[in-house]
Amino acid sequence: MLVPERSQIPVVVLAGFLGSGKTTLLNHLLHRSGGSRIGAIVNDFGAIEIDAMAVAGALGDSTVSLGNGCLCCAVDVSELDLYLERLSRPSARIDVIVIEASGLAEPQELVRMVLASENPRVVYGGLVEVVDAAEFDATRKKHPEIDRHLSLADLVVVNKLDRAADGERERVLRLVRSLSDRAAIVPATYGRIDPEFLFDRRPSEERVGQLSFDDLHRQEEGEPDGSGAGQGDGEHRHGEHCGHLHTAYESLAFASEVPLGPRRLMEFLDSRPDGLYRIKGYVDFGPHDRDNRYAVHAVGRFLRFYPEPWAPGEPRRTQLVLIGSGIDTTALGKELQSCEDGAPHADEQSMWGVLRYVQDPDEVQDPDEVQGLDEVQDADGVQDPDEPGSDADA
Ligand SMILES: Nc1nc2c(ncn2[C@@H]2O[C@H](COP(=O)(O)OP(=O)(O)OP(=O)(O)O)[C@@H](O)[C@H]2O)c(=O)[nH]1
Repeated sequence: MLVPERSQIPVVVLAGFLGSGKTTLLNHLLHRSGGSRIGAIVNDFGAIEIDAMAVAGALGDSTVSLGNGCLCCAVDVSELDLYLERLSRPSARIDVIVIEASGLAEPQELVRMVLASENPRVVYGGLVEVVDAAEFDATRKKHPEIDRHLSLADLVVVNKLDRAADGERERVLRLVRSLSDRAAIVPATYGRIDPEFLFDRRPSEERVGQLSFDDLHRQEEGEPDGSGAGQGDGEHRHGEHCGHLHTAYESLAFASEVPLGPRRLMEFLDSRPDGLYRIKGYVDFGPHDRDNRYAVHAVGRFLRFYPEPWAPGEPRRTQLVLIGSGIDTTALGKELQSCEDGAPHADEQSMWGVLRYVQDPDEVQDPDEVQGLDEVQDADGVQDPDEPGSDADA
């Protein structure tokens, strides 16, 4: 039933909680895709399309952005169809389409949307769920529905293993395995998985069957399905967002043509409220560094800056998206505005606070140390017979 025809393009849904590493993984795939051409549909939760900007450079015309709101509810389905249509045209020569969901999207809704597509050139290619190993316990505590997302996945990438202590890694991997039904579990850092997981080796028919057409229709009609989907946190009724992660979150978009003062921004970041879980975007520090914009990422208490040269002719400006729960977005907006600093000169020490959070090159492993297929076990611990033996926890 869901076996793709030769000519059909698989559409893979890439989901995972805020900041787990979806964009990082997508960028990795784009750089390691070999001859395959990937089309990407990026869904940002915030009003500024930060994720789309983060992948656009690599993709050119084969990336499209579904902005402002969770794809699972807020975006018009016909818009998704339009993009699928565009990317699946033979002239685009796309081999696989990846939909990067917002970090607050409901995976089952996205899968439902792809399955509902009447475009004969595309076929649902599986659900990849990215997990932040370092934040896994805290995220589950806040959002028990994460367990349900894992149970729907075909492939779970347990990412950020570099941030988890040795014993912790194994514990988290075991826990994810126990929650993931029959999905393959891939340990990873910086999303470096073997692209073959998504391209040639599409999830098997049985795995897709975990969330079959029938299951999805039953859920839509509100019938109990026994799969756990749509249960536990209150049943989802179409048109309402009961139990959806994004109902508990608010976002704020901040843009400014005036550079931000590094000291003031650091004060803002150091005193950010716990509810402000995610910050992402680009900062212009004006005279403090005229050559680079600073990509910024906060995930929980984790904070990193990544200086990257301004593109020629690129307008100098700051664009940030803040996402959190129980946050006062108006007050945060004002605080950010008070970080603006139009002074023409910089003093030497002002960037020190920021530079403490610039990624240490040693932190990033050798890109060739990609998690390979031979290092993967299925959730039941049984290795694929045609894969050489290797410990998944390694
Ligand atoms: N230490 C470490 N950091 C990582 C790893 N993977 C991603 N990151 C960092 O985590 C931050 C968030 O990564 P993204 O790829 O933007 O996460 P995302 O899931 O796309 O975020 P949202 O779209 O907001 O949900 C960035 O600073 C990444 O560089 C990893 O394996 N280890």
